[in-house]
Amino acid sequence: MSLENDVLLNQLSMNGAIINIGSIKNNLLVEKSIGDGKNIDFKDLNYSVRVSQKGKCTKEILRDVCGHFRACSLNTIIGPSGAGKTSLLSSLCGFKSSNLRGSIRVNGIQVNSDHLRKLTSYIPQDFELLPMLTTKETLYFATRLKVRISAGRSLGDVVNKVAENLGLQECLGTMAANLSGGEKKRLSIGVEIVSNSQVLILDEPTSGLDSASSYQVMSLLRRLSQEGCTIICSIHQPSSQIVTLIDNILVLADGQDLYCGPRVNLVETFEQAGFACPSFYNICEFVIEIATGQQNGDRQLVRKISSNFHSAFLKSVRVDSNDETVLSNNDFEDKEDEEESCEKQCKASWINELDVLLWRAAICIRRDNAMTKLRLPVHIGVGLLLGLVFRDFGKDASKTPSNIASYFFFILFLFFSTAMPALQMFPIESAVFIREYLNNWYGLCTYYLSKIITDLPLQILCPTCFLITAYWLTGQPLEWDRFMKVWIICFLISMLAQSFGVLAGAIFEPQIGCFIVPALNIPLLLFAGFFIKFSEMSSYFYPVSAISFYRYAFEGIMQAVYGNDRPVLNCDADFCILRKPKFILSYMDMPSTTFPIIICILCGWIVFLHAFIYTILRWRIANVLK
Ligand SMILES: Nc1ncnc2c1ncn2[C@@H]1O[C@H](COP(=O)(O)OP(=O)(O)OP(=O)(O)O)[C@@H](O)[C@H]1O
Repeated sequence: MSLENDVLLNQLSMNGAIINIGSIKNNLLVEKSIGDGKNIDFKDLNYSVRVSQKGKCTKEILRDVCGHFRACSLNTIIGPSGAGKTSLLSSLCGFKSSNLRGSIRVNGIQVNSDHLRKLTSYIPQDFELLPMLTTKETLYFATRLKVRISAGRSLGDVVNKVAENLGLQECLGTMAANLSGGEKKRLSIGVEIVSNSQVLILDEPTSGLDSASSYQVMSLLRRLSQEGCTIICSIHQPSSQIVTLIDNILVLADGQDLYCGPRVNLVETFEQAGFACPSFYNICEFVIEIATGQQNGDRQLVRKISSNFHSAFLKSVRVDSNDETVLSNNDFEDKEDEEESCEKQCKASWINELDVLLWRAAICIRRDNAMTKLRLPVHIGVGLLLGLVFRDFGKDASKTPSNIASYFFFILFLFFSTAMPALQMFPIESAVFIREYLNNWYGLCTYYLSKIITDLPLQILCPTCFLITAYWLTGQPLEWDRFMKVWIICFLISMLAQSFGVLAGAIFEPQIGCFIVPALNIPLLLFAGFFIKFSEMSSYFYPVSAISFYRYAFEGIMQAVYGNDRPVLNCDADFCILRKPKFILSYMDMPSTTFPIIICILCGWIVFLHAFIYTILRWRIANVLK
């Protein structure tokens, strides 16, 4: 275990941070889940998606699917690729709402997608973990975000106990990026079971794992189910050894349920319908052959026999099969209110969430090579390089044109050195955010606020280090107010670049973003007033120039350096045209606006980009929930 981990956990214990998670004896789950199982049944589930641009053509993915999953048992969905397993799992998590028809009930009470999202925890196939966090830190932050800290048990104990039960003690100090596939899967289960999830839904938890790791993961899920959690997972051709762990199986074929019932009755049911499973044959493989039409028999009869298991299930959990719920919806609301108030007590408060997110992001930023370890030295290095190339140009009127070019280089460097790392990093970060948000870890506002705050120190440090070096070496006027004005512009352009990169990362894949960011910036650069002056531009291009933040940043620096009645510059050559600062500004068609307006425009751009990012994140969440 790393020293850092120890410090992290000890610090919490010293602060008296104790977690109310019930006693984790030999069990993996929190106490609340035990004996509080959720029986789930669903009827006539239909889900379709639009496949043509105009939305006229739809594809039926789930067709009248009926089934049930027992509480405190390991339920699996099997079926050929494309049968609709992921779509069914997403529907049961409450992630599908707009194109989903049919009813889903929990303990006999009809629920909507919001209820389902609160009740379930979803572990997708491609579960993203923050690569810079160790196993211990990942579990620690999950516990702090998902469970209220109060009197009871030490947080370190809880994390250690969960890690022990998941068989992750050996890799507590290993970063998520370096974990094996099986360890990553177990960790992804761990972060969801630290709280009181009563229904755990997993999409192909064994995909990409060897048989030993697959068995380990499925055994873990079985233990979880025995301790009170309803486990539902999809699985591709499980081995015979894994099959013995499964309690109930739902077979999906071409978007329809073929069988839903106990695993032990599966062979017998199919046999009755004319599908005889050869001896020593893996029953799941056999069923998939039936689902893909490779075996002959009466599929309708299988469905009919299987419906008896459904009726037996409804009877056993006292649910009327005519859709009359034993409890009314009001009862559900009451129960939900009760659960919600408990949830409020158990879950971290808003301020605690922010605190945890800030702390977590700080660790990630500190360990990130591209964002931190490389970025700061690069800013200082480029500042030095600029200083060497444009040494004392600012003091010599004969070198004014080159000096002006160096300002433009300041802006260009600060923009691209900030925007590109943000573009690369944000897709991973946003995938983790969306998963955690959908599993009710924290809200979008809390996440967004933490992101702005954690990005700020580097936004201040990098341009400051760059500017101190470059400003001094290039011989700019050593006057406090001029330096501060240039610093403000550099800081704002750095903030703007960060937002621009994050926005591009939120919309595009990094590969496309790497092309889009420069492509969008070229016209803005071209009409910034450096390559072509405003008075020389055709009036068609005024609007592009008017929105170019480069133009305002460039003019801001020009005004800061040459404005405010600066005295005439020294001329080291025989004759210098650009000696008088006022003339230099008018030669560049400046001032076109005042310095405070420039600041307002740059701030306006930053606010606009943040609002845009926020909207995109909302839209991406809504898209998942469609
Ligand atoms: N948004 C979508 N637009 C178009 N088709 C879709 C969409 N989502 C799913 N499908 C289609 O629906 C079918 C079922 O998809 P789903 O991912 O649920 O299958 P699956 O059983 O989980 O497959 P696999 O085992 O290969 O992961 C597939 O044919 C898929 O192409």
